[in-house]
Amino acid sequence: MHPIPAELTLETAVERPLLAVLRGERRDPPPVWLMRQAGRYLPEYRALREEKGGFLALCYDPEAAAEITLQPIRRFGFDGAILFSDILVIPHALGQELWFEAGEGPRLAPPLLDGDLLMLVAARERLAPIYETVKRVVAGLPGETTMLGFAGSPWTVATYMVAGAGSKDQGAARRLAYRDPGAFQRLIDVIVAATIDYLVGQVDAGVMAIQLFDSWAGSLAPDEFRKWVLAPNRAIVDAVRAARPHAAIIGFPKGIGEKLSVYVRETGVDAVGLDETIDPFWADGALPRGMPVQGNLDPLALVAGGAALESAVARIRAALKDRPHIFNLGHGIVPETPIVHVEHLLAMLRG
Ligand SMILES: Cc1c2[nH]c(c1CCC(=O)O)Cc1[nH]c(c(CCC(=O)O)c1C)Cc1[nH]c(c(CCC(=O)O)c1C)Cc1[nH]c(c(C)c1CCC(=O)O)C2
Repeated sequence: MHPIPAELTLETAVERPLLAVLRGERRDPPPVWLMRQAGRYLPEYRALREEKGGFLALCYDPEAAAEITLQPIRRFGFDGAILFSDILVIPHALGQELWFEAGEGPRLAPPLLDGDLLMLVAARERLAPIYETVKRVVAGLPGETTMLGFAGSPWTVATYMVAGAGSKDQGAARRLAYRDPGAFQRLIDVIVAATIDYLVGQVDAGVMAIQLFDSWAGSLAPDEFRKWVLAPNRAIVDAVRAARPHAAIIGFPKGIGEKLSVYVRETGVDAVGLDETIDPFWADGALPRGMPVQGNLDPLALVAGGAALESAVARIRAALKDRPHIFNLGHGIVPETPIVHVEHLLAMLRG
């Protein structure tokens, strides 16, 4: 674990269970938050999105984004509040245009199919409203709640920048990385630098811990995984930790299976998020003793509810009972999740 200023130590250990777990303490019941906890399963989110004219408009409206970040805290009392924003604000701040097609997902233009960075004109000022959102959330946050910031990991962000959209197999980015590794490395380096700045900015605005989302970390062959997942995440962890040592860093590399061990060792993250395909009993045996682990309820078990939900929760808690554990889903909550199932989950955890 890393040194933290004395004034923060006291505050975090006493008042914020999620931060305490990130520092290596065990808490029972485990602190809990859910990926995508502010979102379409909440009627109050859908109402505000309607009123403000869409998802991206919300991300850049500090008053609305702060309100949306706080909605699930008020409703459920989660231990962590995650900044309402998106990983694709980094490509936007690097000069790509960004919009969301209804029912389809993100679009970025121009696509960087040949890695041509000359097409980009940096637009870092696009990030300013996001720091303002963080400040507003922190001002309105209960004393026991941890403020979480985040960014996408460079590989995952690059897959969208290169293709100009989401894709099934991340083929466009994978092809570019093989065909022109120099150009692809330059793109990754640009994303790494922007992400470090952005995360330091989030910490300075008040976030207490950071999650790095690497949703497509599982799509790479071994050598490519080292170059485009391990090395860039390591660079971000090292630089953010050197600049702002008190902010804990959670890595969330989705879909990498048993490569989690090497991910944890080589990136130096403080804690690791498990996706729902990882057996938590395996993770407990494979990951360093005492390392905080987050996860990993299948979002569809939360949709199902009932006995399926109860046995899945019990299994995860049993597996991780001897190490610092933050309860979460293995991926984002899905829009059709019944709110009563979230309430039931919290009742189960908190007794
Ligand atoms: C790949 C990726 C994106 N965004 C993100 C990832 C990585 C994690 C993952 O794999 O889910 C991460 C993300 N997206 C969002 C957050 C906010 C924090 C949180 O609630 O966890 C975070 C951390 C809000 C969002 N990001 C998005 C929404 C839905 C917007 C809406 O329709 O209201 C939200 C609440 C939209 C989005 N944003 C992105 C896509 C592909 C989509 C469309 C698909 C979808 O709608 O789920 C890019």
